[in-house]
Amino acid sequence: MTEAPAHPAPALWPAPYATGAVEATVTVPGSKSVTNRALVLAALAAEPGWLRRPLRSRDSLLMAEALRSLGVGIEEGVGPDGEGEAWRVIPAGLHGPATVDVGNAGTVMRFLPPVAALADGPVRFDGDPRSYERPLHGVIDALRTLGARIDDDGRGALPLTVHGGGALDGGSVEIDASASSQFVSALLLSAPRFNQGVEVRHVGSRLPSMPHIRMTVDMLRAVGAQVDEPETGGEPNVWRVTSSALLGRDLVVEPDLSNAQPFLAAALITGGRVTVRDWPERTTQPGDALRRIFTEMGGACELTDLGLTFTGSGRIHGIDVDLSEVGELTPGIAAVAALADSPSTLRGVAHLRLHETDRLAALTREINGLGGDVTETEDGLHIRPRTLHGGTFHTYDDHRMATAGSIIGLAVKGVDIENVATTAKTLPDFPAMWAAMLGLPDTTGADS
Ligand SMILES: O=C(O)C1=C[C@@H](OP(=O)(O)O)[C@@H](O)[C@H](O)C1
Ligand SMILES: C=C(OP(=O)(O)O)C(=O)O
Repeated sequence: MTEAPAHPAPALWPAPYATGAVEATVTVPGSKSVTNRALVLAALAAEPGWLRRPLRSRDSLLMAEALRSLGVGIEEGVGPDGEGEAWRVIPAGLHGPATVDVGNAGTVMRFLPPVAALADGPVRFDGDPRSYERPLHGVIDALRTLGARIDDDGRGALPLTVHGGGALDGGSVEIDASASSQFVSALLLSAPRFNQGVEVRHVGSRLPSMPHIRMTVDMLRAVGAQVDEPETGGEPNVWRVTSSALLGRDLVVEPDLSNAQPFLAAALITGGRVTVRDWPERTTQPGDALRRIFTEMGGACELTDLGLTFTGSGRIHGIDVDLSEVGELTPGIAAVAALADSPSTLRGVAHLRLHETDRLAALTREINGLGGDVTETEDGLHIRPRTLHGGTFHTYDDHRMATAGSIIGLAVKGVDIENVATTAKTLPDFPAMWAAMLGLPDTTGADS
């Protein structure tokens, strides 16, 4: 983990303290994971398509910009029925030379090298310093096996150049995706455009974030791809995608349920009531697991035509839970667990050490910095609640650290979030939304 930054301190954002039970209804912007898959699939389709209510955040704008640099048209517009903001995606021949800035977006750094292999010409990939440390070997090695030429520095990570040949053979490949489910998703998303499609066999000991692989499979099928996979009768750990043309669709992006987490947490820890509008009845998003997890931690939820209403009971219980399927929920759950009436054990998330930051180290350090008692285990965290005090909560350029610190700040006076602007990765309006939830003016930038 990088040390708490020594360079000039970015603005400190005083996390609002809740003086009473939070009562609010919130509209959460579109899902990062759905938006970035939809952009890739629409770019590879045989006809134009629409994305309605796309997420506009750093990760999705980087994805859109990268696809544009390869020749894809992505235009602002209103949806075909005249309702709501939308992106119109107009597929085109994919061309290099191009340069892709992945920022620190796992979806961009993993989903786009297979797309670049289909372009004619070199595509250079670069990004934030942290992107050099995040695992990419599963994608690089697999693409080489499938016929791509890639120049990298031998570490199995960024920066690299994919020398697209205008087409890719495809075929069978074995990968170890225990470091990231995104390796599997990346290969499947572009596979309909490979000459022979793909057969991906995962050979590692564990596979995190299965709902995100389900999301990939569902979205591929929705644009006409033929996919065989373990959960509908296929061989365990094997996915097959047939070579075929993809349809351009009109897709409405669901709200980001992982970004709904801090708002639901606000109801849980203040004994209040928060409704998240347009919560989907059925979804592959891992954030849907919050209904079960937060209910177990103290509270109740109800899904209505308006959305999901979560009501806190005024008590917060610790939890012993395997989060391997829903790893991106860990920071928010850890924050709630630090405020609970009994200890918690969060398991199955060793791979979080390679996320935006080493999330297990960062959560331990920052919660303990406020007086908490958190220890790292081999694959997670033990959290023993203590009375916490104010202080600076560092974010390590991790959007979910910023929202986790904000959750704690609701219950603990004097918590300052360092670089709350890092929430722009997936939720640019977070500080204003948080203030609005509490009925406060937006104080972002007050000391910036
Ligand atoms: O495919 C996706 O959209 C994602 C998959 C998961 O990645 P890992 O499997 O690397 O954890 C998740 O944590 C990330 O936020 C989004
Ligand atoms: C792990 C995450 O992001 P990424 O898509 O960059 O992997 C996340 O959003 O929690």
